[in-house]
Amino acid sequence: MEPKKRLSNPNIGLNGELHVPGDKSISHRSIMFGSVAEGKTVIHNFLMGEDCLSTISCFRKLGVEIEVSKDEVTVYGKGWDHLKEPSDILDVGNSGTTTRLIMGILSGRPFHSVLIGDPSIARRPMKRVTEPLKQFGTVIDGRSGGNFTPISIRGGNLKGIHYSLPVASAQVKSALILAGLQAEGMTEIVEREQTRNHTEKMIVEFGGTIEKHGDTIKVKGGQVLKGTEIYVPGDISSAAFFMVAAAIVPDSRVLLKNVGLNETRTGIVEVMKKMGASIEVMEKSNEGEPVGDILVQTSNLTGIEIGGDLIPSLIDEIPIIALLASQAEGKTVIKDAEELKVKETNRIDAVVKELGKLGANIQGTDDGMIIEGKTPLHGGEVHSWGDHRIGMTLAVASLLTDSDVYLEDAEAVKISYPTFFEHINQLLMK
Ligand SMILES: O=C(O)C1=C[C@@H](OP(=O)(O)O)[C@@H](O)[C@H](O)C1
Ligand SMILES: C=C(OP(=O)(O)O)C(=O)O
Repeated sequence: MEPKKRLSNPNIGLNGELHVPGDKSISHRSIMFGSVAEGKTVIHNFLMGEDCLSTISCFRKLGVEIEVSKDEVTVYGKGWDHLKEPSDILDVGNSGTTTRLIMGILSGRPFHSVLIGDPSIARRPMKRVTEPLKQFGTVIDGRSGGNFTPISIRGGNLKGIHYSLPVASAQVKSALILAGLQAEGMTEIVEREQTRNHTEKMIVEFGGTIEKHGDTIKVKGGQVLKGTEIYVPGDISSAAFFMVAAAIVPDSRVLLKNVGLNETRTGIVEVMKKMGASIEVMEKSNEGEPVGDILVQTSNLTGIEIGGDLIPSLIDEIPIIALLASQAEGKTVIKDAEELKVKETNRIDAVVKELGKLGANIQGTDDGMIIEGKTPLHGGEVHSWGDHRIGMTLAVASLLTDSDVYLEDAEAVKISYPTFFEHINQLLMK
């Protein structure tokens, strides 16, 4: 374990332009779809974070040739039937997306495979995927009746199902779509709350079809996908740390370039606007995944209420929104976000405890948190809990503290943003 990282407040604003790394959700999916498609897939701006590297490693073990170079990743897909039985366990590392989506793919493959991950993955609920996959006809099991890793799968002979999602989860939806693509007949998935739709968009990029009528998604089985070229937009979930930093650190003005603006992901923009932030979004292209630039400047903020169907569109941004709210006048209430308890850590507990150590006034609730602002922050010793988003939230908080912050397990940021600390320094030097 690295020593605690010392973060000193330089007492200057963040200024300049930044290209944040590629979108994590889209990077995972581009490897997965590239692996089951026929022909070559070239991926530009792929996120070289540890989670996406876990996805590459799993598909290599399934026999797929994947070349990684400085500028692009090339996947030599040969179709669903060319995935081969792995001779080793598949290690998903810290990645929930890898675990859940790969189960959808493996459920249709006529061989045996075993998934394991790190201690955080071992605590995350998997029954939400294994149960509906059993309904397709796959043989799948895991610890505690199929709820936790290690998970073993012997797939094949799927029949399409009709399934209503009990939780708003793009990972569950995507796993079922990936199974549905391999099943006999039609699969119908009802999603009452819209979640990120990158899987649906990517099927079309790979020459497949998928329909949505009202809240029902329909996928036809037996689809052959074709390799393609993918341009991964910047990750709005990574950009969020700099959007918030620019809004709360005095004398800041940051232009984030080529960020993904898929409307199922832009809840953070809506929240910042409602809080009164100086934020401008300039969309540049709207084909497939929309992309544009986001300009944020130091702002006077007011607390608001955040809940309902906005939550899935900003679920990963809640830790950094909590910090934002601590710098807003008045009360911010975050509700309907119980999913936070089953992310890499219990993110309600982690945010309340760690931001609390720096002086933020945050109280945990059953389904979110209540934050009272505006609070001056002070230095202290904090812990990322091994959770990348908690680590980055605490690092942004250190830009406002009156003395040094010592962050334990700062390395966790490499899961989704390996160049995070370099990027902070880059904006502080302008
Ligand atoms: O599908 C995806 O790529 C993701 C979906 C979300 O999880 P859930 O679907 O479990 O809410 C999100 O928290 C995660 O970071 C990535
Ligand atoms: C929850 C996250 O990722 P995953 O579920 O893929 O581990 C995240 O990136 O915040």
